[in-house]
Formats: sequence, structure tokens, C-alpha cells
Amino acid sequence: MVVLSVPAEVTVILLDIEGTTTPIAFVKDILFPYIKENVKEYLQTHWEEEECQQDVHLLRKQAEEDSHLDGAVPISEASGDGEDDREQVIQAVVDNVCWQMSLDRKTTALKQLQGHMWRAAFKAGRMKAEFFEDVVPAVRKWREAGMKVYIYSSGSVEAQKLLFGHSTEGDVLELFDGHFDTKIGHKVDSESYRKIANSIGCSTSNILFLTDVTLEASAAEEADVHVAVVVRPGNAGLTDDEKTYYSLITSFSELYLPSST
Ligand SMILES: CSCCC(=O)C(=O)COP(=O)(O)O
Ligand SMILES: [Mg+2]
Repeated sequence: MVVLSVPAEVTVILLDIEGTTTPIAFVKDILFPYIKENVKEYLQTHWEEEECQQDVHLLRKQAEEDSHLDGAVPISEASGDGEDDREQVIQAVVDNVCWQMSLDRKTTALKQLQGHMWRAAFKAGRMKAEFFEDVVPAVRKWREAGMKVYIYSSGSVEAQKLLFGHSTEGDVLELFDGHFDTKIGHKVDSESYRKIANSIGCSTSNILFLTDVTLEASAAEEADVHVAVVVRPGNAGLTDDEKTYYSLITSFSELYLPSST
């Protein structure tokens, strides 16, 4: 088995979700279709609720920022003038969400609505998150060795907690010391990793970030974070240069912590 030695200065392991802890297929074949199939009915049912209105407000602001993009879908303000008007705005929100999802955009606005929609499905037991089989045993081992373990995903913190709280391996939320999402910044922006270190109360060089996306690995590395790229079934392929440049692992069990036996 290939072994990757974790540098002695690392005290925090920061994990991506999609393609790292969780198969991309679970996200693409289960989580995302649930949104596309249910978004209209969700909006119709929850429209009057404060949380839903906040989600629509955020999506509308995002739509304004996106107005220069090809195919962008604007969301007008409801005039408050009857059922037809409300249905038109709902349809625009649906179209906007589907457009963003067709591009796999990671906007905070989209991720916030998705998290709220998944809540009911996870809580009712209609959906259970999947993790690669090495994930939970490795995280337990790292914690026993004194590591802190955090999540950094484009999925909202609320959605992350739903995932780890409702999985095929039960509720494993307590294994994590904290969660970060795009509210701290985007994963391809190196400043996000400095803010994460600051929020944890450590130096960026105390962090090892595991991700499947080399643009994220590169941003983290620019901030002096240690990185390893996770190669999982179903992940996007890497170029030969990327394979040579980055430390690669195919399972969390390939990480060797000097402090553990
Ligand atoms: C709670 S994560 C749900 C999956 C998701 O929406 C997503 O965007 C995952 O992105 P990641 O940053 O974990 O690759
Ligand atoms: Mg990922």
C-alpha cells in the first residue's frame, strides 16, 4: 500500500466532501436530481415562510450579479398582485436554479436553498448520505491521534450537518470539530484558507487539506496549507503534470500520522 506521511506540523485535517468523503455519483444521481424534481413544489409550499423568502432574496441578488452571463435567468420582484404573478416569480426561481445547476455552480445562494430542501428528505429518512468505506474509520483514528478534523465544502454548513448526521453509517457528526462553506470564501480562493486557519486558531501550515479538485488544492497551497489530492472512482481525471506535482491518495488509510502507531 502507498503511504503518505503527514508532516509533523499538521494538527488539523480539512476535508472536502464531493469526490473526497463522498462519491460524486451520490451527489449527481441522488442529491441534485432531488432538487430538480422538487424545487417547484417546495417553493409553492414554503413561499410565505421567512426562510424561503430569504433564499429567494439571495437568489435574486445572485441573478443580478450573473446578468452578464450567457443564459442567465433573472428573478423579478413579485408585485404582490395575485396568484399568476406569484407563479411567474416561482417559475423564474425554478429556471434560475436549474440553470445554475446545469453549470454546477457553487454559489452561496444556490447551496443555501439546496440545504433547506434536503432537510426534509434527510430528516424523514428518505435520503442517507454515502461515504467511501475508509472515511469514518480513518477520521476516528485521526481523532484518537489528537488531530482536529474539519469540513470545507461548497455545500452549505447546514447541508453538511445533514449529510454527516444522516448517513448509511448513522450519525457521525460528532467526529467533526467544525464546518466551513462558501460564506468564508470560495474554495478556489487562497484567502479562504487563511480565514479558515484564523477561525480555527492555527497557522495555515498546521492544516492538511484533502480534495479531489486541483484548483482547490492549488489555492490552499498558495496559502501555505499542506494538500493531498484524493483520487476516487468517478472523479475527474488528472493531467500527467497534476499527477506528478501533487501528492495523491486513493484512500484515507494511505495517510500515515507520525504520532500514531
Ligand atoms: C453538503 S455537500 C452537498 C454537495 C454539494 O452541494 C457540493 O457542492 C459539494 O461540493 P464540494 O465542495 O464538497 O466538492
Ligand atoms: Mg470535491
